[in-house]
Amino acid sequence: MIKQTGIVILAAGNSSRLGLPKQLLEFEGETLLKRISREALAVPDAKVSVVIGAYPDPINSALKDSTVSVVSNPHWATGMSTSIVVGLRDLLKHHPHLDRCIISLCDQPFVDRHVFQQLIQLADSTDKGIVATGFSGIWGAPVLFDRKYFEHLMCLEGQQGAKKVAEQFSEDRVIFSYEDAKYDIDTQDDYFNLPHQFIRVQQAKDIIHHYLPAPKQIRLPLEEALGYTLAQTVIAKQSIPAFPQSSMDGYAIRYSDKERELPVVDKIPAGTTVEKILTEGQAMRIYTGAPLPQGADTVVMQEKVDLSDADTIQIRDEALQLGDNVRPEGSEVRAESIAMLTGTTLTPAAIGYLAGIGCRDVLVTAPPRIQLILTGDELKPIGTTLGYGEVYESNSYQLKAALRQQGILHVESRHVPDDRSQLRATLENALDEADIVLLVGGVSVGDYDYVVDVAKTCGIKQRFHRIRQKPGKPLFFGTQNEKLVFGLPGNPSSALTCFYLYVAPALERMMELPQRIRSIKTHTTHAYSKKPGLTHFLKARYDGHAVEPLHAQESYRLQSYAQANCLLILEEDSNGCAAGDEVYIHLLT
Ligand SMILES: Nc1nc2c(c(=O)[nH]1)N[C@H]1C(S)=C(S)[C@@H](COP(=O)(O)OP(=O)(O)OC[C@H]3O[C@@H](n4cnc5c(N)ncnc54)[C@H](O)[C@@H]3O)O[C@H]1N2
Ligand code: MOO
Repeated sequence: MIKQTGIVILAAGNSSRLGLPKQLLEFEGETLLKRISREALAVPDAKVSVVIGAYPDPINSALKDSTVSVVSNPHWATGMSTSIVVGLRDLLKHHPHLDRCIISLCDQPFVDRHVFQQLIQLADSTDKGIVATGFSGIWGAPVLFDRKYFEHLMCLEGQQGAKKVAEQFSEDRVIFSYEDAKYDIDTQDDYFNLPHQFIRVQQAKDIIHHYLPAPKQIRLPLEEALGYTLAQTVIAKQSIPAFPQSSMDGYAIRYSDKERELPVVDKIPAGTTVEKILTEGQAMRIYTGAPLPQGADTVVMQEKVDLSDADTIQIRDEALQLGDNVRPEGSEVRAESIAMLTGTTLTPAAIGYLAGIGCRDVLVTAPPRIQLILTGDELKPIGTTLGYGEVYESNSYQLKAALRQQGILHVESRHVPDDRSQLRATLENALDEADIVLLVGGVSVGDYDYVVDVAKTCGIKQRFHRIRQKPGKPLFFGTQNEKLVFGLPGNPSSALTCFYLYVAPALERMMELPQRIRSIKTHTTHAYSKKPGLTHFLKARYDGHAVEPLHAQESYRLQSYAQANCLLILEEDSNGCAAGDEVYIHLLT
């Protein structure tokens, strides 16, 4: 006779260490709770009860389309035992002849229907009354209990869990070994540490953000600092101008002498090193940038004077004010004061200003060192003649150009054929030398797509692989300590779009740069239809009023990308857009 199995899913806790309901965390496109409920229901003939407690409203609504029995435990805060009792009682109320019951949590994303089935099979084949799940020498949930232990489970109290009963009857216990049960989520780190698969666009962005290393600093000569972010506050060593300075070609005078005829007693060119003294009733010829003589307080432009043969001047400047045409000492910046704040983007003007105050080099946020690894037997360098089945290696050109736009000028790139050992050697070497490795091609599912496997054998931890998007679905992201590894899909449009969406923002954060790609709302000129399931990023052209999706959206084509100035976003759940619809775009220029 087929035994009847119940599954109690414990989802009543308040996730105190996480700070938000873990039941509602998303994993691979759905909440953990919905996922485990769906998996439990997929076990043939299983009866499923979900025990909820904290956050009842959002959790109830997350389960609204599910056929599980949802039961509330008002005493959830007293401890897990109360939820086990509530869940088991609920199952027995509806199915009094239940033969066994699996107690499961909702925060083990790799526990699925197969795990439940394995527990059931092991119970049947061993005739043991308790089957727990084990990994790395420890064991825990989910745990299957034969009916004879229901009474013991019903007697649990306070913080006691089902493990207490499983420990007590160890002679009747067997372990189903399943390494991936070790992934459970108590903290944010646990969540981001999961090797995610096929996730939403925003989740991919969040995961990358989580793993970004803190910005580093580097001292650069001013000539090389363009575009970087200042990582120090610059204090002026001296006042600029360092002396009162004429801003015009003309005559230095005392303002109180402006009505008098004044003899021109000396000449002060810019660059003079001799300090001159002007006494009352005198003028001195002076040039733009020259130091004002001591005693002078005003410069009158040469166009505003009558010069006599005897080298005297008469001023014809009704509007002349005290101090006119004089740049006071320290008027640009005073010695010991702040000349520029940390965080300033070094534009040409900023660099000119810093040079003007005598700054030779600056501490800036360091650009990460990047290596590009292009994979594929079919790739040939431009400049050669293509043989049958060959294509020009073009991704390195567009990616280096895009990196240059982000202020990364020096990028090493290497081409490796589709060969595991060569790829491994190249990747290991790149990880030694670079902060970010961009692998291109070979991230999909073909027999020669080694990138993801090889990355893992190099000790790179997968953070995600595959995103619900088009193009760029197979994007891989992993980390090794502080190093970031992106596996960009080989199709040229996909590689570039993934760069814009994920790599560029990561670089901007690491370099503390403002975001270059802006998002705005506009209207589309044409309809575009799609199936729900993937976010689409269309090559498009925005004219300041509306956006037009372009032809040639296929990811192997760049022809229309070359005309595009934005990506039009069609959300995951949408069926596309109609002409005139409001849409969001990412402006690329
Ligand atoms: N059975 C499936 N096949 C594919 C899937 C899938 O889900 N199931 N996904 C498709 C998608 S989407 C993409 S995108 C590509 C990504 O493939 P890979 O990253 O493995 O890239 P490759 O196969 O190596 O190359 C794809 C394409 O791009 C050309 N390529 C590669 N590198 C360069 C380069 N440096 N310069 C110019 N062109 C390059 C390559 O010759 C191929 O034509 O997988 C789909 N397949
Ligand atoms: O994601 Mo692939 O990039 O659609 O061709």
